[in-house]
Amino acid sequence: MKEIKSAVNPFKEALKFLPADILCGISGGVDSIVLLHSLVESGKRPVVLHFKHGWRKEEEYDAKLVEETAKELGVEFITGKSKKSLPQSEAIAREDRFRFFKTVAEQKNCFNLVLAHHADDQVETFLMQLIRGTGSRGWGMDKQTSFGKLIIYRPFLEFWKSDIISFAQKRNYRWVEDQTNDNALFLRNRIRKELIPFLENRFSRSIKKSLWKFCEVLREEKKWMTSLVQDLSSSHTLRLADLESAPIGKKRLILALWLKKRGISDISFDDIESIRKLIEEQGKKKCNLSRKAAVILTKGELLLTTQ
Ligand SMILES: Nc1ncnc2c1ncn2[C@@H]1O[C@H](COP(=O)(O)OP(=O)(O)OP(=O)(O)O)[C@@H](O)[C@H]1O
Repeated sequence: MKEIKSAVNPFKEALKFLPADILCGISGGVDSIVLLHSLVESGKRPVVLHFKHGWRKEEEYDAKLVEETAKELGVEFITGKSKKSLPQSEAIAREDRFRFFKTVAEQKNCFNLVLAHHADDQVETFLMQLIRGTGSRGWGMDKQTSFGKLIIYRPFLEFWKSDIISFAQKRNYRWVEDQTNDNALFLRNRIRKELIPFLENRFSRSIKKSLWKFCEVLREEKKWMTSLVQDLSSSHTLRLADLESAPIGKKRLILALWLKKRGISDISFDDIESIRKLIEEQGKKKCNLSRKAAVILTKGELLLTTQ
């Protein structure tokens, strides 16, 4: 975790490792505005991508501010717009945005994208995953991930939002406040505005730091464990011999990874447990999954069928 003490740009160091050719997603919010200034300050020439979701009346203003900032900094600006006009869920909005990012990446033949997710986003994502029961799928976000051909960088994950804001204030940067950040319909906003303050007031002032560290440890351990079972889960069918003597945690991980490689991601805990039962009891030959798919037990192997 980076502690920020001086007015010297503290973010430059974290941006050193980014490739020279890079796209950056800039909403106009304080985080991505600081990211944009810092990228340019560290000698990069990012292409600025801004997406209008079409559900807030202030969007034209946001787009104008991002465009003006890009112009002041002498970098290219590209904007896209959603075809939907009704308020969407956060997930649908993100899908639209990423479609736009991917289209521009293809056009520019540049597949590096940097986003301004920070430590508070990380803690909120972690709590969202806990609340939704997505289990160990991610334990927060990675500093670098692949999304198809796109490589996504998140160099701000080690910085707190409060530090980003105070830096932006010292530098007199212009940014926009997203009013939807207050909308209690979104789970993330309720976590930020209600759950985290409650935990801080009732339990520990440093709860965010503890959660950040906890999810950092879990995520890296999960990556390491996953690398250990990569080979076992790669083939079309899964050999029972590789599963039967394995501890429960390893079985679950192999099954989840195997299904993910066969196109079934975000498999539920209950589905994994049904497959485990199928293997252990070996009375039944088939178990239906909740995703229009089934796992069949056949001649010492598991086979996935989709309907
Ligand atoms: N409309 C958008 N256009 C381009 N990039 C975006 C847009 N919205 C978000 N991003 C990128 O995705 C990251 C995460 O999105 P999120 O919704 O958490 O950000 P935000 O709070 O709206 O904006 P900011 O992080 O700039 O304050 C942002 O930091 C930014 O890099």
